[in-house]
Amino acid sequence: MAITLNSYGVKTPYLSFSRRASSFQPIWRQQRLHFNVSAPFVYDPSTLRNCSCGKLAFCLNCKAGNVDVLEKNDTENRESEQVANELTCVMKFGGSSVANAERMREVAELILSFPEERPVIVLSAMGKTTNKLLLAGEKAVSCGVSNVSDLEELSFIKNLHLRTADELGVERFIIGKHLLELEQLLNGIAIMKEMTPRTKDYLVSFGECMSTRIFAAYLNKIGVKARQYDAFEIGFITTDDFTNADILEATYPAVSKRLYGDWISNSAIPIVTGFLGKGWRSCAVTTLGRGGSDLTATTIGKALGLREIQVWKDVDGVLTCDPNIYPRAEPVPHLTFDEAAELAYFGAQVLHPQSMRPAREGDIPVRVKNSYNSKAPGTLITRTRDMSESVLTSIVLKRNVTMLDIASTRMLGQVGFLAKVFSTFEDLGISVDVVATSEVSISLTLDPSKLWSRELIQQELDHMVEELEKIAVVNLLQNRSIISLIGNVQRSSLILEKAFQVLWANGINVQMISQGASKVNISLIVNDSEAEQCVRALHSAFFETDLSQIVPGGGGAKSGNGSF
Ligand SMILES: Nc1ncnc2c1ncn2[C@@H]1O[C@H](COP(=O)(O)OP(=O)(O)O)[C@@H](O)[C@H]1O
Ligand SMILES: N[C@@H](CC(=O)OP(=O)(O)O)C(=O)O
Repeated sequence: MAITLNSYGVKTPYLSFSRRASSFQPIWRQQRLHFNVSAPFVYDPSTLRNCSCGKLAFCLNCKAGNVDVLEKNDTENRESEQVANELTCVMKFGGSSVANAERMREVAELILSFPEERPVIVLSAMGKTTNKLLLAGEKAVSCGVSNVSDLEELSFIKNLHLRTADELGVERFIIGKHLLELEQLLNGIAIMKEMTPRTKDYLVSFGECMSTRIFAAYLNKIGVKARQYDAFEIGFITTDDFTNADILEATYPAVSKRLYGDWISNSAIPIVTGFLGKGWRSCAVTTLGRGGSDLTATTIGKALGLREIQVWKDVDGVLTCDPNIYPRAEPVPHLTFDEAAELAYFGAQVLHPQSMRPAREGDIPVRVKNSYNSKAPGTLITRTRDMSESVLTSIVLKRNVTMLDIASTRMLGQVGFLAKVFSTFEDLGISVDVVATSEVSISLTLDPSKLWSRELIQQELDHMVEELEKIAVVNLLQNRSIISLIGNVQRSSLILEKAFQVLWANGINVQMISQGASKVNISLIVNDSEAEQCVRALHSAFFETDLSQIVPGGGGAKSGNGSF
């Protein structure tokens, strides 16, 4: 008996060939969108494995079910034909990659230099547009309506986008409506004399909406069929946490259905706005937190089950530390999702903190590349990697951290002390980064920006201390930094020994140390004022010294540049 997959109008998982897993994976969308070929697809059931939910070979409900085709029969040619036309990867270009007309041209060339790819493109706003929009909004709150049109930032944004359109030879009208609406919105802010988080998100959305329109128009002008999409119109459903919204599960099938549906009916490269979504209750435009286009890219990668997610930056990949702190930082060739997630969460600006989640869930490799130097191999991020040679991967610095020492007023054996402390943070909506604890005392650090965009204000800190003082003696320490050593858990003793030699030699006192459950990260807390010096010293010790020279338990390490 054979299973025929061309019963029109029935919702079934679409089978796409995944080179990565050598298997067919179901992607959810209407069958009629896909099976638009004259003859039916026929599979021999003996070659199919049931969905992991145990119900059907082609499970209509269980998104997790993979259907492995072990052997292909006479449908092979048709499958290959179908596969040959599939979207293959997502390519995300950040603000620095599309900062002006020249950069847009280069990005277009770069995309076309991969003729074997059929990519979905995700773009951020041009250059520093998001910062300028935010500044314009802040100024509009107090400048008065009559002065809005003279705002320096508004003129900058208008000039940049109109000039780019002109230089690329695309019609100005494609962004005309947006520029007009942007000025109206700033007038509205000036009238109201306030900018709510919801308004802020709407305001910054103009950046991505305009960059994608210009770029799509340019591709069409040079004969490459492209279609612009606003993420909030194609199924990016988020929480209503304006300025830092989370992607909701419903996004994946919705985005897949829309992008694949359009692609099948008329193949044009999708150009999607990064960073933006639509709040599920408010239906208003939301943003995914600064740098959120990385998350847009990985979400699309997972939604479409693509082979690879590429994020194109202005550096040669993820580096051994922030190049602004230490210019001799070097690219890290390979990272795991866990390492990359820790690195991003603990402050490496290069990746959005949440962006690894969809990639890990979909097991889709992420490649971080340099759009200014496309020949550089970049960083490949995958589920696992060979750790046999690896000691320290990267050093990350998170500044402006608040630290709390909390000691119970009772003595040993007090039940529920930790629970009470953490429920206080939950009640106050404050998130905690690094924790070290004994039975009667806790040291912890607070996320410097409670909602990524908003600093904890003194009033909130005072209130928090007041609450905690009901059960403990509290010492609040500000202006601290977290230095995160992302490395190989198997070598944690070596990493610690080496790190403490460096810190000791530099006269730096570590105020707290913690190794999280993931164990890829050892966090050290030091004073803000000493942090950069620490990172530089650690970098030269770990990355410019032959670590094999270290005698276990001894002090045999040599400094690479004699800086300590
Ligand atoms: N560990 C790191 N590796 C690479 N870049 C880093 C690191 N830490 C900080 N950065 C900074 O991150 C920048 C790239 O991130 P971002 O500006 O968000 O890129 P884009 O806007 O192109 O997406 C680099 O220019 C670099 O200054
Ligand atoms: N434009 C947004 C979103 C983004 O992801 O930008 P970039 O890719 O340039 O970091 C921001 O500046 O935050």
